[in-house]
Amino acid sequence: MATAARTLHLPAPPKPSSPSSHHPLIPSHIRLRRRSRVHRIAASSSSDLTSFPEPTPIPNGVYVPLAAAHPAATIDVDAATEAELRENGFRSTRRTKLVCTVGPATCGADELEALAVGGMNVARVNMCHGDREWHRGVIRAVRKLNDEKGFAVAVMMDTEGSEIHMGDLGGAPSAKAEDGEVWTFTIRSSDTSLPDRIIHVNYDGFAEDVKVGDELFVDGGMARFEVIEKLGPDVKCRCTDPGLVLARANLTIWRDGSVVRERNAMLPTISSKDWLDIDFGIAEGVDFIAVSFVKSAEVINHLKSYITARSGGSDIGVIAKIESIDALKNLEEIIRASDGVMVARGDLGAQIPLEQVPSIQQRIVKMCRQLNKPVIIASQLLESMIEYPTPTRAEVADVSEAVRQRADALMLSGESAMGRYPEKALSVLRSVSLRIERWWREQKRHEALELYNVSSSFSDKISEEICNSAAKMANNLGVDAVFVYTKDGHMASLLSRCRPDCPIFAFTSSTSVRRRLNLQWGLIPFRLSDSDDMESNLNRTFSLLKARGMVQSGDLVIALCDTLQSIQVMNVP
Ligand SMILES: Nc1ncnc2c1ncn2[C@@H]1O[C@H](COP(=O)(O)OP(=O)(O)O)[C@@H](O)[C@H]1O
Ligand SMILES: C=C(OP(=O)(O)O)C(=O)O
Ligand SMILES: [K+]
Ligand SMILES: [Mg+2]
Repeated sequence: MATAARTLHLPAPPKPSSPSSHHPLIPSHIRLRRRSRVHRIAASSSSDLTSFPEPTPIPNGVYVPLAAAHPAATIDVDAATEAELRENGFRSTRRTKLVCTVGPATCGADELEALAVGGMNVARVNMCHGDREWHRGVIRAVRKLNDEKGFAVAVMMDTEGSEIHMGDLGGAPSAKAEDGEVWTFTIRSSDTSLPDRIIHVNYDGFAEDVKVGDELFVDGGMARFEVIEKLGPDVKCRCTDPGLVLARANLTIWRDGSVVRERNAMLPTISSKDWLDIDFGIAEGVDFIAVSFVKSAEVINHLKSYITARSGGSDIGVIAKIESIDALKNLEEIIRASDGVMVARGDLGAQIPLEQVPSIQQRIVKMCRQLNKPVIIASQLLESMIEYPTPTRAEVADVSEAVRQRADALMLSGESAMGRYPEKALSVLRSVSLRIERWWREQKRHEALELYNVSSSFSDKISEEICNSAAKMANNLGVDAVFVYTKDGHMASLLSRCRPDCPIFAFTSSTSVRRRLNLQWGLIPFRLSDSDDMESNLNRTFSLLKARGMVQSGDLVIALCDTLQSIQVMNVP
C-alpha cells in the first residue's frame, strides 16, 4: 500500500390487582396471541482482479452470484447488504440486525430466500413447535441458501424450556374462548385428542399447585380464566377475558396480583427434551442456542461446557432469554456467562406488570452493551402484521425505540412464523431501522454512555483500547468505514460495542465466525481467506471491494487487525 498509511504496531499480546379485570394494557379485542444474497466474488488469482467479471443484474436489482473459483482469491459478501450499500450509499447500510422466526409461513425454500434477500441475518427455529424432522429441513435449507447463494444467515435454535403450556387443540390451530364459558384444564395423559373445551396441560404439578380463585393467563393475557373447581387431575375454569387460544399456548398462574411459582419454579431450566434438542442442534451445526426461562448463570455455564465437550471445537453461541423474575434477579451474572441475550418480552410481560417491561428492556440493553454481549429485542414488535399488511403507529414507535436504544437485533416471531405478511414485516423492520439510524447520525447524537473497561487480560485490553480509539477517530474524522480483520470475531465485537457512525466491515477466514458476527450491530461480515501480511490483505480487499463498487478510490478507511493489534488510517488507493 503506497498510500498515506500510518501504522501503529502495538506489542502482540404485578400485573393488575383486580383478579377478574381485563389487563389494562391489552385491548380486549386482540385475539391473536402475543406473540443477500452473497456474491461470491471470485477470481482465479489476484492478478485477475482488474478483469474481474461484473455480476449479472436481474430485473429486481438482485445480483446473480458468480461461481466460486480459487478460494484464496474470493471474498464472500452478503448480497442483501451489498444491495443496500448500492442503494443507500456507503455510510447508510443498516446497522440493526434482523432475526426471523421460521414457521409454516416461511419454511419453503423460496420463502426463506425471500427473507434472506429482505435482510434476515439470523433464522430462528422454536423447538416449542414442530418436530425435529421439520427443524432439520429448515436448518438445512438455510445452509443450502448460504452455500449456494452466498448468504451468511446464522441459525438460532430456541429451546422449549420447562414452561407450562397447553397441549394441541386436536389439530386445530386455535379455539375461541367466550366470556363465561367453562373450560377444563387437565393433567390426564392423553395421546388422543380431547373434546372441545378440555385442554391438556403439560405440567404434572398443575392440578395440585392451582387454587380455586387463581387466575390462569393464556399466553400472557390473550385470554383469561378463573379457577372455579378442582376435581383430581381436572381443573375447571371460567373464562373471564375472552380471546383466541392457540395450540400449545403458554400458561401462567396468578394469585393476588402476582405470578405463582410453586414447584414449577423447581423444574430444570433445560428439560430432558431440551437436552435431546440441544444434541440435535449441535449435530446440525446451529450457530446459536437460545435458552428459555434462564434463572441463573449456572445453567449457561453448564450448557457451554457441554457444548465444548460435545461439539468437538465448533463454536455455538449461547443466548440467555430473559423472560422470568428469577432472570431479572440474577441479570448481570447471566449476561456475563452468556454469549448474547434475548429480551423475551412475551413471557417476561406475563410474569411482571407490563408497564415495567420498557424500563427493564432499556436496562438489559445498556448492561449488554457494557458487558459486550449482543442483545435481541423480541416479541410483538409488529404483532398486528400477523393479520394486516401495515403496522400500527404504536408498533413503529416500539421498533424505533429499540433501534434508538441501539440494540443489536430485532426479532420477528409470529409475524414471520405464521403471519400473512412475513416479507412485509421484515421490510418494515428494515426501513424503520434505516430511518432511525440515519436520524440518529443526522442529529449527531453521540450518546453520553461511558463504556467501562470490559477486558480481563492485558492483551484484550489493548484490543479494547484500539477499538475505542478507532471508533472515536472514525467519528471525529468522518471516515467512510472501519475495516477489522479478525480471526475469532472478538475484535469486531469490541468495535461494534462502540457503535461508531460509519459501517464496520469485518473480515474473517471462518464461515462460522462470519455467521455469528451477523447478529451484531453494525458489522458487515465478509469471509476472506487472509494471509498474515496486512499489506497484502488490504490490497486484496480494496481490489475486490472496488470491483464490486462497494468502495471507491479516495474513501477514508481505518483498518484494524486483531492478530497484529494494529491500527491504520488510509485512503482507498
Ligand atoms: N415450527 C413451527 N410449526 C408450527 N407453528 C409454528 C412454528 N414455529 C412458530 N409457529 C407459530 O408461530 C407462533 C409464534 O412463534 P413463537 O413466538 O416462536 O412461539 P410462541 O408464541 O409459542 O412463543 C407460534 O405460536 C406458532 O403458532
Ligand atoms: C421470545 C420469547 O420466547 P418464546 O417465543 O419461545 O416463548 C418470548 O417469550 O418473548
Ligand atoms: K422457545
Ligand atoms: Mg418465551
